[in-house]
Amino acid sequence: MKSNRAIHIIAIQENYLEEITKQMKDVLGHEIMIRPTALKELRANMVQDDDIVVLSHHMIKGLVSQLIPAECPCIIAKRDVNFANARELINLPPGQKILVVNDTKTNIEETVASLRETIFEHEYYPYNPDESIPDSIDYILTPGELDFLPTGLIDVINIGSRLLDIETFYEIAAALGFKNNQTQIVKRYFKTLVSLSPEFDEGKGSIQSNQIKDIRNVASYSFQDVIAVSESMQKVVQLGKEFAKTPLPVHLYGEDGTGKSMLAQAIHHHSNQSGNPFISINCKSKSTDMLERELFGSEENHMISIGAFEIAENGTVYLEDVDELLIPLQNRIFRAIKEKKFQRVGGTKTIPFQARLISCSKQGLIWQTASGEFNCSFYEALTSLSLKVPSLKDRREDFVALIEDIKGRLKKTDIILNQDVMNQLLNYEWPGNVTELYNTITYLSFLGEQTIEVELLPLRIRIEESNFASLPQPEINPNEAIRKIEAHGFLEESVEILRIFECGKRKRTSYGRLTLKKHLEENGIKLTEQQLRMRMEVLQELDLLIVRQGRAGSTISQNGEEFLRFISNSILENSKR
Ligand SMILES: Nc1ncnc2c1ncn2[C@@H]1O[C@H](COP(=O)(O)OP(=O)(O)OP(=O)(O)O)[C@@H](O)[C@H]1O
Repeated sequence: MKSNRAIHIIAIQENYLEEITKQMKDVLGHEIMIRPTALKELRANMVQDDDIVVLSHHMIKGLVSQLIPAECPCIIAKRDVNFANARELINLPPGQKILVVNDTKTNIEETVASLRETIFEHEYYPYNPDESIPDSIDYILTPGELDFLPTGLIDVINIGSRLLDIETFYEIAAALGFKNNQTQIVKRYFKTLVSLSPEFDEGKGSIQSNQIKDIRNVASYSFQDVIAVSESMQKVVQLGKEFAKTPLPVHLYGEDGTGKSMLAQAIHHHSNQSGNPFISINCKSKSTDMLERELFGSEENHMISIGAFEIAENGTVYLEDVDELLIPLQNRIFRAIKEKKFQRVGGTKTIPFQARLISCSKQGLIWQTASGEFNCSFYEALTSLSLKVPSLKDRREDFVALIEDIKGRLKKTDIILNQDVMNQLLNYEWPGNVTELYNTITYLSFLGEQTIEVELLPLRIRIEESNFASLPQPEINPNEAIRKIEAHGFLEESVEILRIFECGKRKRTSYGRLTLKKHLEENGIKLTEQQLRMRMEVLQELDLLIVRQGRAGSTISQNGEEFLRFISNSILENSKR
């Protein structure tokens, strides 16, 4: 018999709410009332003390905590691939190279991790719309996110939306005190996997043919895509168009995320060779041997591998972070440019060098040339046409148009950033330039709120450097610490870790990793052992945490306490303005 208790499912996106409610009703609906509520509809007193709350994402825990009784068990829903849909994938011969496409970076990573764990016979590659697609991909796979697919010749396997995973149901069963009917829950769970599988055409399975052109080796951006409201960016676009008309090498330099790769593609697109391939090769963190093979190809043990210069033919080879190339490879590329020919590694056949080179670096190459790290003649050859791409903080006129462009790309044009938010964004320094802006808008759109208020902005943006001078300064430079933690992408989690340790210190307790993990999970932050260790190592390096092995447990340092105080004060200051 049903009791009056209820499971409240709270989610931001209504279509997701609908999907998980259906699954929850199929598994538990005859045991207990299931009440779906969109976050924006949630009011105080809707949830009773002995109800259970299931949240679609840990990020909304802070937003709902005022509206639900503190005693209520709060479970964070986790999603997994619906393996009942994966027949086509399982039936493929082992060793297929599969590009995984989903709506957000985190969802792509989660999907890849789950596939690698379960259907381990294939190789999976996470899709990044800003990077060229690895060679020899056999299929593209997506869990129902067809809007995000790149176009290409490759077949698409659609395995339908991801559903709640079995662990979420175990957690709910435990919270409800169901001890004896777990097998029944498992059986019903598997039934839902099948009943919630989309129907595909008979015989055709879930593999669908993708559209027209080969996505590998194609420049995706043209000058039309480049936002340039500021005078400095307009100049860059104007020069870029001029350069595109010549066959000469172009060197682009500017900070990370300023749009160098986008401009390289636009130049190729605008050139007479736009019908030929555009191939991007990153020169960073690769051995000379490996890069040489990537660029020139190889002929070894009767195996021929074609390199970028050969595949590009009359097209463009874009050398990213060219300043990382060591002298022997610089010399070899320079010789190929000069002689207009080269040979594959281990090969004897002479191959014509026809490709146009576009290269990029962060600071231009003149310093490396002066210090002897860069071959002067190669430098001259690469930089005959050279273009500085300005940092975002130096062209704030582009801001509004860039934000609109990003919202459009994310299909989130209805999100409103209020004036205070815009002011905060405009005042921020943007060390990661447009990439950082892109990531920030993606994060904000993911919150599911239509109007973004200042409190929702990531901490690093809310804490303004101009406030720093007026606040008591901790021994460590907080700005520096924030940047360093943020560079790893886990500032909010680190602050939460420090807060837990600070709480522990007040109770004169130190915590080991397991207890910390438990407390974090209670706050909706689920981390693997490895992730937790990494965050603690970074906090230790910055002297914010004293990490001890074994039973002694770890504690927050005095610097850590000051750092937390500083963050709270900064947020307070900002909220007063
Ligand atoms: N002017 C612009 N208009 C529209 N989008 C832009 C512009 N500049 C950069 N972007 C977008 O910002 C992101 C980063 O750009 P891109 O990868 O070209 O930068 P980058 O300088 O090559 O970065 P990195 O050196 O880190 O590889 C991309 O998503 C790109 O589309």
